[in-house]
Amino acid sequence: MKIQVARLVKLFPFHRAPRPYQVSLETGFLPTKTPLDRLSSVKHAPWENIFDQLPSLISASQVRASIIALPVLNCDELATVEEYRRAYAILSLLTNAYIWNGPSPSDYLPPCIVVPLLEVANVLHTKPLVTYAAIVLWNFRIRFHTPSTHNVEALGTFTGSEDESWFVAIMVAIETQGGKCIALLLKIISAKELKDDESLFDYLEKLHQRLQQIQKTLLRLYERCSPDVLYHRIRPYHAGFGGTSNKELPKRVRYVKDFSELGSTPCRQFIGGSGAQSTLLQCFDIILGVQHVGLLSDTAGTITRSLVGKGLPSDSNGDIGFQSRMREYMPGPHKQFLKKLSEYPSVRGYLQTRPANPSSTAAFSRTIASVCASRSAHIQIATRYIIIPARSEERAKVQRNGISNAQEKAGYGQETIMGTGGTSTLPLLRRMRDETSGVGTR
Ligand code: HEM
Ligand SMILES: N[C@@H](CC(=O)c1ccccc1NC=O)C(=O)O
Repeated sequence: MKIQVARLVKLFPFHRAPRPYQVSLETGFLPTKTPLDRLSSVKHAPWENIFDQLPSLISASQVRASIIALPVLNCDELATVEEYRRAYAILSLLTNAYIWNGPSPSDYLPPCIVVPLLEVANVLHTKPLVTYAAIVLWNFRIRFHTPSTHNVEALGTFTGSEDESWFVAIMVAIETQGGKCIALLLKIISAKELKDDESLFDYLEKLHQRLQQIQKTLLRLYERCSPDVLYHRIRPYHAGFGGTSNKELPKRVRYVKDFSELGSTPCRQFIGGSGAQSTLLQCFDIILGVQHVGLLSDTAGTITRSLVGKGLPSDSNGDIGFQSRMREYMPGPHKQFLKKLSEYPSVRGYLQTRPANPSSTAAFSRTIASVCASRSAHIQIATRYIIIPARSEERAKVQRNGISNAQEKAGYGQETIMGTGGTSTLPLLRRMRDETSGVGTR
């Protein structure tokens, strides 16, 4: 028996985006219409103009001087969710550019950014700086009609490089392929509810094939995105602020709404943009029943652990886990979608209630193996794009400056290389991979 779409829609009434989860059975977490490439109101033209010039302003170290000259504009003329998303993509990239473009990072943001940014982030229920949604979900265009990887390009970038556009195109391609899995995930839920094991195995097999495709797409990043460009020119602008992602960060940033209140403006801390903020990839863990022990590191590289329960935002100690923390940076409706998904028993949980059966074990194990293989591919990527360039940067510094006794004593070269999401990178990624490989049905 095949599950009908009408039944899925009853379970999750979201086939017509945007209500209520802004998830589509065709495009997944990507919007159903390609993102707006311009705000139509004349009033917001100054934002668009600066955004157009962002790469050249960055190269000339002119970002702050140009932004500070902007008028303080509100969002009154933004009428649709698409316009809010466009405004968010612009203002969040300008935010990270303002903070990081200069001889030293800025510890405040001016009112012309803060006033509208807080408003759009609030409407979209996300954070007021660069997130995965700003860089990927709401920041691409399709050049020609056929939506293949080579046809997708970024709308806004920090560098204007083909490497950065390709970085975005690869993630859009993954979201597109993954988007086609959403119906499959819902069919899996439905098959479990109907105790229709035959269909369940069939859907698991299809999911396995799609995950293999996603893994291949991930590795295509190498084709047009150079590790040097990503590490040295793009990545610094993905960083957050607040002490977890990089030692050179300002510890906090003041979001100044009015310069006359500068002294009393509270300081804010956020992690940077990360693929870990993709809703899609958390869906697979939830549906299958893969659980992670979150690992977050502080600047000193100390690893703190926190348990992430079955989609719960925090463990019994109120300690927030890695995936829960990343959810805070997703668009509000997508967060709600994950919450809803985790209300259903996972495939693993379901199979545990069924009589042991070699075909169910095989179907489940194959799917788990493909999630695990994607995580291994991602570890290769993180090694090539972060770990190797970071180590050669360290070596070059030592060659230039020598190494002092104090540095040697402090274990120079042994530091944890931090991810923009504030993690210890390789330990976290390996652990999440190993936690996946260990999942069985019994
Ligand atoms: C050059 C490309 C990439 C690099 C250097 C990279 C690096 C990282 C790092 C360092 C983390 C740890 C969390 C953090 O501190 O941010 C992470 C996590 C993660 N990244 Fe990436 N990433 C890249 C591309 C991607 C892509 C294309 C995707 C898929 C859309 C992705 C999905 C994830 C996910 C889901 C996590 C959470 C860990 C997990 O579920 O296993 N990343 N990434
Ligand atoms: N965590 C990565 C950055 C990263 O993965 C990322 C940053 C912004 C937008 C998307 C990202 N990742 C891939 O999906 C890093 O530490 O460089």
